[in-house]
Amino acid sequence: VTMSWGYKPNNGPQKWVENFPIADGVRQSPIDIVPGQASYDAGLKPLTLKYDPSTCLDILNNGHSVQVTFADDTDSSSLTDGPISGLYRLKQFHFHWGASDSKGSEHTVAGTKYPAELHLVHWNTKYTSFSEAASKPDGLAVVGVFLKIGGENPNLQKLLDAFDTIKSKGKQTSFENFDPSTLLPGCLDYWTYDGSLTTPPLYESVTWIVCKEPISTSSAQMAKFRTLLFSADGAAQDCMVDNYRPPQPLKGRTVRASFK
Ligand SMILES: NS(=O)(=O)c1c(F)c(F)c(S(=O)(=O)CCO)c(N[C@H](c2ccccc2)[C@@H](O)c2ccccc2)c1F
Ligand SMILES: [Zn+2]
Repeated sequence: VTMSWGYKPNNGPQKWVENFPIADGVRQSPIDIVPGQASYDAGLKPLTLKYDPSTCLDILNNGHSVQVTFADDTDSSSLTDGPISGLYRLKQFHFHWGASDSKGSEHTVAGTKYPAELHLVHWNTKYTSFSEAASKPDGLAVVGVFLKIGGENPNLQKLLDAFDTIKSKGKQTSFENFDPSTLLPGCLDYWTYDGSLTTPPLYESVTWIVCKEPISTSSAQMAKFRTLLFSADGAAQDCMVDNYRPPQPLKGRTVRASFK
């Protein structure tokens, strides 16, 4: 039986190239961001993120991460400005995290790993749909936010409270009126570079926008992420942890900073 991709030694990031050769491409993600090597670009605009909580639809354990999906049939939840031109619509957000607080983020900052990373996935409305945009070089824009261990995050807690009903792969439940801007840091300074999806199909279609400032989470809240399962109901319980791809070669790319 063919294994689908995952994060284990036999189907994880080191093996993805076998079915997805783009894994060795020229603009793969994530990367290690080295602040001292990023170039400040005064032409970069501040991010404009306008999210409408009424577009929030549901929360799903998709067997790789926990994702919250949004209605994207209008411009109600959008990303404009920043490094991009035009308007990108929010489609979903999800997380990556580790088996312990010492790892879990996909991007690293001068080698530092955070315990988790939030990704808000947006698609370019110059294309007719998410799936058309997903494989275009300017098709997607993902805003990344690091989570660091600090005080308990009450906004994150709203998500965690839904986890018991979506413990195993394929479980989904309605999740309404959640405002993703409550998960953004106060300061929206960012690094940006041209990259890819960090999971198969690994399309090189993402403008990455990684916030410099992390948001807080508590160790107890991180433990809640680790109660989710990669496995479906009835299968051997396989904890959903370490669902992150390690940093990939920069291959000559420039990382720009929106701040000095
Ligand atoms: N880090 S990342 O932002 O690159 C990333 C992930 F790391 C990631 F785990 C996911 S996922 O949906 O949770 C499982 C993989 O499909 C997606 N989900 C993608 C997606 C699906 C539906 C709507 C928006 C985003 C991904 O599944 C995808 C993208 C493009 C074409 C097919 C699938 C994703 F975009
Ligand atoms: Zn992601």
